[in-house]
Amino acid sequence: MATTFGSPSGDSRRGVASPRPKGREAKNTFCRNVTIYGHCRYENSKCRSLHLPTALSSQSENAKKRFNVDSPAFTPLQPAPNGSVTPSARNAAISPKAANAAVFTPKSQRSTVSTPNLHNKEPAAVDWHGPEFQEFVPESFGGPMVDSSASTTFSGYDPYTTNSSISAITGQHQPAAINPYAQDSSGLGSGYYPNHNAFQTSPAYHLYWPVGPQPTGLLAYQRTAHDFFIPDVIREDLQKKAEVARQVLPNTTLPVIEQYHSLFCLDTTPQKNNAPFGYASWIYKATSGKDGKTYALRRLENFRLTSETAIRSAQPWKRILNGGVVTIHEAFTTRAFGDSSLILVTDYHPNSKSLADEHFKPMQRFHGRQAASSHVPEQVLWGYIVQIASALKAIHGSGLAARLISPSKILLTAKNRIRLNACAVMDIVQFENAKPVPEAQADDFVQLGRLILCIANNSATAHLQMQKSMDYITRSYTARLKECIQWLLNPQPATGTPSSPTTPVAMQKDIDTFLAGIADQFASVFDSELHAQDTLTNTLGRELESSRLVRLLVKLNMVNERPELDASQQMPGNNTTNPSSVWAETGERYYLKLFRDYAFHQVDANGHPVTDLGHVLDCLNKLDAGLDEKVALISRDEQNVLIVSYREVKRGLESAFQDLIRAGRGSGK
Ligand SMILES: Nc1ncnc2c1ncn2[C@@H]1O[C@H](COP(=O)(O)OP(=O)(O)OP(=O)(O)O)[C@@H](O)[C@H]1O
Repeated sequence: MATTFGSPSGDSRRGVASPRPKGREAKNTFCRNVTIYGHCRYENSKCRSLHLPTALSSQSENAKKRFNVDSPAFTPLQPAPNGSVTPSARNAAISPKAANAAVFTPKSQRSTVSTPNLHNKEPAAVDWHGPEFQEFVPESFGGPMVDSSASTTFSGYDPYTTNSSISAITGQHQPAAINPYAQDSSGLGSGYYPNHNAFQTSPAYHLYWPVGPQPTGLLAYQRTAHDFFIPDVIREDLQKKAEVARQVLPNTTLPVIEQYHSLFCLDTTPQKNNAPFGYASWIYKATSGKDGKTYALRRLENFRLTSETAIRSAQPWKRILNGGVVTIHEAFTTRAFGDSSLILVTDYHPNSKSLADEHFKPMQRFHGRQAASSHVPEQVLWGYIVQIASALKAIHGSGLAARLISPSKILLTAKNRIRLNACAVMDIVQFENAKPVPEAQADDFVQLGRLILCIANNSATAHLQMQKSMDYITRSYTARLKECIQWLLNPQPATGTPSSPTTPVAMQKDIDTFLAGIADQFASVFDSELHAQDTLTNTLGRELESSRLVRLLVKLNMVNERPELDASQQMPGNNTTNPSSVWAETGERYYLKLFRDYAFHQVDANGHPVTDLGHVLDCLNKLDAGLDEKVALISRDEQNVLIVSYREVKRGLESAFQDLIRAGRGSGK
């Protein structure tokens, strides 16, 4: 019986883990040299599952034996002429099932392959990987030593479909399915990656898109792969925003303006249009050299500043910090474009579009979205009214007026989330002949009424046919909405009492009266916002789990395979007399490497990579929790099995990481 780590010292072979389902290590153990690693080293108890006495009584003895260069060399079994192998006495001592080992037939035509890639084959308790037999293909997986359920679980995986993820996590058998992530262009997966060899310039938004219906009737502890990630819609939206925000134009001729560089034009059409400011206007995304943030720069071409005080009228707008207003940062003039331009710097909201684009250009939908039906739900309209009312409260409350509430100057920055986008511009360009503030504020209500009327009618010119448009409102929406629109469109302050208790008609036509009139709508919009916030908080919680696993991954990858820390380097603060034994291939941290293989580098019975997300998450979560559950780690040459608990791996990982930090400090980094 061999209890030592049988691999010769200095062996540079890569470790490979056998991805056997838990609980079946003992039954399927096929390697001669077994170290009951966790038990021997830390608990000094016996491994019940293998029925092997743990011969190593002390830690030092254990270490000595495991790394003993004099460990007995392997003697490959000699196949009988009929292809069967006769287990040696030593093998028999390890497992009585060895004699019944499944028969393996060498693939003679591939005998030049040096390392067989058969980690995931259901192992037989025979030593079948001697030098004479470079690679074997089992004739059958249904032999006496093979757990047939295991072979079905690990072959033909579709690791990213929900079913297989569940099977990996729960250990339940699931039928084989298509693996859309397989890199094999000849397989069915090629349909998902038609150009998988080509360089991919944009993220694959569909990476975790659910395939098929979601399974029902899951038990409380069962999870699908999608339970571990943020919803696809949010992920796709955020990825698009990040992608758009990073966009730059190579060889751009656009100038650098003050601290703003990397200008990128956001206008959807190159046509010059003097409406609504009286100047052709352009909008650019730009990066500030001062704070590295991205801003939107609105430029009014050929603007001539007649008075210094005109541009100062943008100052009070900087203090309007409202969720319904695109925040203004600064205003200045520049000649960088070759003319005299007015520049207004505002917040940049990536991947947003105007309400005009959303409601009046139905063919220009964002990629992947269904064409919206022409009828705009009343709840959406109330959402717009409430958000703009809230913005007007902040604006009017500061003694200002929005002055421009039009579909092309309202940004849709998320689903049903809008912001007034051209504030302060009119204050500057109409400085000399601007309407008095009260009049401009009253006009804000009229513009809001017109906006809602046009959107409800799905027409940018609906206000030009008032009667027809109001008739449509009467037919398609509630009387409440109609009354609200009428109140807004009425230019004169109404007199008398409200026509109904809910009608926002009052003596004075100001923002407070309006807010009071639509208070119930505020309550319902506020409630749906709270629900949305709760959902986002839950999503954030899920991402928290992801970041936990990322940190674990970072540690694992930092300590694994550090040849520069091998042999020669004595790490500061490390008492180890022989540092090479710690970091070397056969060192104490060898099992960390094998664990990495076990978690990430699984292969199936045919040596094909198994990309089972459920298994990876399972391993990482158990490692993070430091479970006592045992895992059989098998070297890539399949000559060594280490049975360790997740707790041992976690402890080893932590201590290796601390050593690494000490080594880093020692080198003055
Ligand atoms: N602050 C901003 N952040 C991000 N994108 C913006 C911002 N402002 C505008 N955009 C984008 O630029 C586009 C053009 O905006 P702009 O205000 O010039 O409207 P427009 O549709 O071109 O109207 P007009 O016909 O008046 O020129 C918007 O549709 C939007 O996609």
